[in-house]
Amino acid sequence: MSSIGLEMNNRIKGGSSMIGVYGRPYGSSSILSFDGSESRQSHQSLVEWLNETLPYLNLPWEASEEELRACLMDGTVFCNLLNQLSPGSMKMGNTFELASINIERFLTAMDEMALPRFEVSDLEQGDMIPVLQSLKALKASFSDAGYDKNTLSSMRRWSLPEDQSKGLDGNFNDGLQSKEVSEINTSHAKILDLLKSNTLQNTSTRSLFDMLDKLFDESVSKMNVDVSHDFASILRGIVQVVEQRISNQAENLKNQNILFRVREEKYRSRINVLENLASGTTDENELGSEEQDVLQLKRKKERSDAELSKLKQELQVLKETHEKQFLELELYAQETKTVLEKQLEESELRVVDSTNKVKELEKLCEIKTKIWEKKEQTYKSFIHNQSEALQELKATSMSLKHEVLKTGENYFQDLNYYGLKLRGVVHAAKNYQVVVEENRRLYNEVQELKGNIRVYCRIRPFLKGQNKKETSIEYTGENGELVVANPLKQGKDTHRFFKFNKVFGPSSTQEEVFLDTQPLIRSLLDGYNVCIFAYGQTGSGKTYTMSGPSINSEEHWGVNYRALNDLFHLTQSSQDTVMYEVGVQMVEIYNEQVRDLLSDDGPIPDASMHCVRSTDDVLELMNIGLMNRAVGATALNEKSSRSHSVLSVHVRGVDVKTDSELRGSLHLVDLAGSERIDRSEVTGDRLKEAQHINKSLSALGDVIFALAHKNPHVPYRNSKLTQVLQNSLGGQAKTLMFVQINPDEDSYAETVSTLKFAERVSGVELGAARSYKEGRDVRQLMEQVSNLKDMIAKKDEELQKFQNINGTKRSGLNNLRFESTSPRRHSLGGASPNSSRQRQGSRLLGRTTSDSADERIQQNESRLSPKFSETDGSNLFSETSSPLEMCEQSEQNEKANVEPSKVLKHTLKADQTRPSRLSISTSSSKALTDKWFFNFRKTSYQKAMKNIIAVNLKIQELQVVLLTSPVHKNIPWTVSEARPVVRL
Ligand SMILES: Nc1ncnc2c1ncn2[C@@H]1O[C@H](COP(=O)(O)OP(=O)(O)OP(=O)(O)O)[C@@H](O)[C@H]1O
Repeated sequence: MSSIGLEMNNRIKGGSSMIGVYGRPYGSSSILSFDGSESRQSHQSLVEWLNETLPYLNLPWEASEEELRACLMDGTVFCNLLNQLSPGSMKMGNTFELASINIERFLTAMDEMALPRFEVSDLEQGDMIPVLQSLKALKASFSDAGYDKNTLSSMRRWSLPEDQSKGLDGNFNDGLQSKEVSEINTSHAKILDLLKSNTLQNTSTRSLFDMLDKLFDESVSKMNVDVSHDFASILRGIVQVVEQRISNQAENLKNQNILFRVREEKYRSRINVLENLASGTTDENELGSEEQDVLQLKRKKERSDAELSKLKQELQVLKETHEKQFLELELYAQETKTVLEKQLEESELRVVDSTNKVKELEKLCEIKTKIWEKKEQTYKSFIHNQSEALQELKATSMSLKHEVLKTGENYFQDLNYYGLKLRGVVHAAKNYQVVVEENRRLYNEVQELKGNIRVYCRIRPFLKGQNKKETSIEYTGENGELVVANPLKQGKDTHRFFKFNKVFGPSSTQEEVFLDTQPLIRSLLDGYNVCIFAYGQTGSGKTYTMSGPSINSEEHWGVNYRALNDLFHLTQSSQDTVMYEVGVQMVEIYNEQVRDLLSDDGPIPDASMHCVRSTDDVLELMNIGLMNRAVGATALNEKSSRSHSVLSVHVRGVDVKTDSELRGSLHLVDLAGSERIDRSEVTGDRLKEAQHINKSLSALGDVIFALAHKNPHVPYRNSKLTQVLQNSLGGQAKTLMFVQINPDEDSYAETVSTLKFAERVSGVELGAARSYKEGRDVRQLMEQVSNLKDMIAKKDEELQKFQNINGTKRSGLNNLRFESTSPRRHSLGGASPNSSRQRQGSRLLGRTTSDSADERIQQNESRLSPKFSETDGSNLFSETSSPLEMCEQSEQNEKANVEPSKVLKHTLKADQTRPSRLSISTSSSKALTDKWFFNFRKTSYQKAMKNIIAVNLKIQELQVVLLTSPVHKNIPWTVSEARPVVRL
């Protein structure tokens, strides 16, 4: 039992002397509180009014405050009172409704009627004065007709506000607005505030439980530590409130019980009093006089009895009602207690749960806190390290900044320095190209000094109408590399690599080819001998390269025309300084016979020389030459030329100022096809042609082989071709070979053998080329030598004649005459064979029987005194006189029967098998004069011998002079080789 309950018991036991809750005497408090009779009257009238309005209350007139409190405590009296005053104005709940709900309803009604109200707490434990005043005000308002009952009843029934009515339906009245509940749901803090402000005391138990439920739900869903703490506090507060309420109700019930018992006793004592009175009244009637009174008393008694029985009945009803209510309340209290206990248990379990969870959460929190602390430590140390690193970085950055500044300064200085240097480099770069050119020139010079035969390879394109487009050419490089592949073989040995000075692909033009050849040709004007020949199988493009497919189209001109054209341009542009004369010879070697293509003679020992002054002259000559060229048809090439053709260009230049002279010759050779005989499928004459061609080409190979190995003996004389080219191959000439290639895969074998030959040629070193330049002094000396040689020859002749006269004694002199056996073919300008023969002043070949030494001599002689014929009769390269003068002089001599000794031999020794074209006539001498003649000759001979010795001495002196002269490098060979001519 709570302390309040104990106190109540004590008060009841103490009767009217009970002490109030706040120390006031319980019973007398009403008396004290009512001042004077007026207040007592009003108190009594209030009690009377209550009794009248609600007769079942049956309150004693002088009912104390506590009695009234006990009567009014459950609130039903208030509601019944209002219902009685204004029937149906109050909704009545069932008996088990809480007193507070009824009281609240009443108070609400009071508020609406603007009557003074009291607090529930006043009724429960506090001062009763506000309660009594409220009742008095109500009484006054109704008794004074302050309120119209109907009006009042027509007003809304006094019920609690809407949301509280809901609570009423559920037998509970919420002390808080639902809005507040929702707020509570969302804010624990607010609930705590409510707890603190005791607002929860006025909240219904159901609402409290609802709140609890929601809080549980929330706490379960959130599981927040802070929420759990709040939740626990709220739970505790609510449990306390509920406990307190239960105990209050229990106390109230007990108090009501006590009140009921007290009332019962009171009624009993009244009944006893009345019974006593009734018995007293009977005695008095027996006494006689007072019968009337007795009767009255009896009536009174009867009335009293009736009243008593009625009271008893009422009492009984009340008692039963109270007992019933008590039982119901007890039952309700029991049930509520059970429910509350259950809820309490659940709540406790939840609290335990929550506590556990809170503990878990706390643990978790601790762990997390530790982890966070650890992390914090880590971060702190990290930040510390970072800040240290930052400091270091700052320091490094500063030093770097300094370094950068320093480097910048250095860089600037370097930049200036390099700028200065760069100027030099720029200057050098400007000169770089010049240097590169110079290098190239020097390289070429080295090559020239070495005297290598240059080899240019040219690949013919596939011709129109050629079906097979499979090529054996695998690769051509910029620097003269060439790879050919055997189409019939597979594997690594199928490819062959070659390297030449230059490779011209199938798409190369005539002009491109000539551009690389031009410098070589131009060196002709510097006094060099140059030889260019084209080698390759039939149909590989030799003629195309050398002559071109057509003379008419300048674009297709071959090397021949372009070379001569170029020479004319050059000679014309330099005619102010050097006077050039150009002579052309054109021969073919067919079946080992040399034919002059520009003369109508057949095979001849000497080719005619033709002076040319323009490209037109050249074209005209070449046309004739080409027409005269022997052309035969073979299975390989319908128009294949079966001869070697040689175009020789001789240049003589005389310096206008110094009078020095230079000479050069250019041989442009278009060889016959190099294919093997078996492939040519020829017989008879054609076979003979092929054999000759092959023989001459193999002789060419032998010469090259001998030159490559620097053999002492070079077999030039094995073929006419090698004899023709002797000057160009073995001498001090610049030589270039065009290797012509047919790309057709069927020609692979020929291609490889051609390339192999070319490879051998490219390895041949001929020695440094030498130019033929003569100063005026040298020329004069040379002329002197020539005159001396003539003189010696004259003496020799005279001596010979003299000896012959002595030996044969009047035997006749042999007549020597060169005769031409060649059939006439195409002729030049309608010149007669005779005149042609007469003009023939020089011999290119015709040394078939001479030995090697003689050959050298003749060759040197030929160099020293070339004798060319002329077509137009103009002056050409005669040392003593022009060929025309020579021929004319010879004819005159013949006509005038000039002494044979006076006839100059202008031609070199002719082939002895051939008849001489020059005849020498003799005259018979008389015997008488023979002796004189002999003596004269003897004397002359002795004189001549002396002269010869003197000449020889003179020659030796000249040689010394020449050798010590600055131009000796250009001429020693000529002079020294000329020595053997003088035969002692
Ligand atoms: N570079 C080229 N471009 C175009 N056509 C070419 C070329 N070379 C050669 N030809 C053509 O190939 C054919 C054979 O050429 P060419 O007569 O010059 O060969 P070849 O070697 O002189 O033969 P042969 O040994 O019989 O004299 C000709 O029709 C020629 O026009």
